[in-house]
Amino acid sequence: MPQGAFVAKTVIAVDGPAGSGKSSVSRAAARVLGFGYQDTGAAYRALAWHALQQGVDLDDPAAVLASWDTFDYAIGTDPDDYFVRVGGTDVTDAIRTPDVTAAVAHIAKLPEVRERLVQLFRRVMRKADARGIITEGRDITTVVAPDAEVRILLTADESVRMARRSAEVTTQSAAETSAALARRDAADAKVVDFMNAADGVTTLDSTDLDFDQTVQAVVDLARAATH
Ligand SMILES: Nc1ncnc2c1ncn2[C@@H]1O[C@H](COP(=O)(O)OP(=O)(O)OP(=O)(O)O)[C@@H](O)[C@H]1O
Ligand SMILES: Nc1ccn([C@@H]2O[C@H](COP(=O)(O)O)[C@@H](O)[C@H]2O)c(=O)n1
Repeated sequence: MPQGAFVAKTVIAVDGPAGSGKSSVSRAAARVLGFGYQDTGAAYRALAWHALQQGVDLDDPAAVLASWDTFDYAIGTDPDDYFVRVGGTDVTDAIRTPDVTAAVAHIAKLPEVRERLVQLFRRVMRKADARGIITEGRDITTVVAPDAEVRILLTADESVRMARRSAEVTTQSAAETSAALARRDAADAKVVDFMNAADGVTTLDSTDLDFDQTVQAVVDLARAATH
């Protein structure tokens, strides 16, 4: 192949509500496929973390937008080397705390923030080394990558998602974790529709699937579209 020849990258877009398995399933499927993996929620979380660190009033859109100027964000797209950094600080774990999780909706509802992050996500997709990339979030199938070869809405019954999330959170009661999940979905749903599959998007309901079966279903959809 001539040096510098352009090779189209396969893009798999995955959306879904909180706790539906987007990140864990997408990352595992990327490993199987030899693809990169992009967690877009990490960027919203990282910007919320950054704004909180700077003492920004999250109810002040102008102040949140101003914090973008010092938002030096980096994410690992190798599913075996996942990291999230802001200004060189590793925030991979810090962005998962309940405080950041509760703050992120204030950031995600701002159209100017979303426009900038959409551009950032597309840059990350273009630059990733692998021959394909799975990008997951809330608006990937509809806004970030509507032309993706494979578009999936990954979902599961709310009670199942609450139980799965509660099993991994140790700093809150199951009731608090479940209430936070429902609150976040309600806030996010005002901004983008991730509960109903857009035209051409395949719904994958994992309510009655275990983790490995769900990963396999994503891999099967990817292979069917690319072979
Ligand atoms: N099919 C499944 N069966 C059992 N557990 C699952 C399944 N899919 C995902 N999980 C588990 O559910 C939990 C939530 O998954 P994950 O964090 O990937 O969801 P998410 O959609 O990325 O959530 P969020 O949007 O809140 O970040 C994890 O503990 C994950 O291992
Ligand atoms: N494409 C996306 C991805 C995320 N968000 C917002 O970020 C929050 C955190 O996302 P997780 O996937 O890590 O849970 C999420 O609750 C949304 O507010 C988004 O708007 N669009």
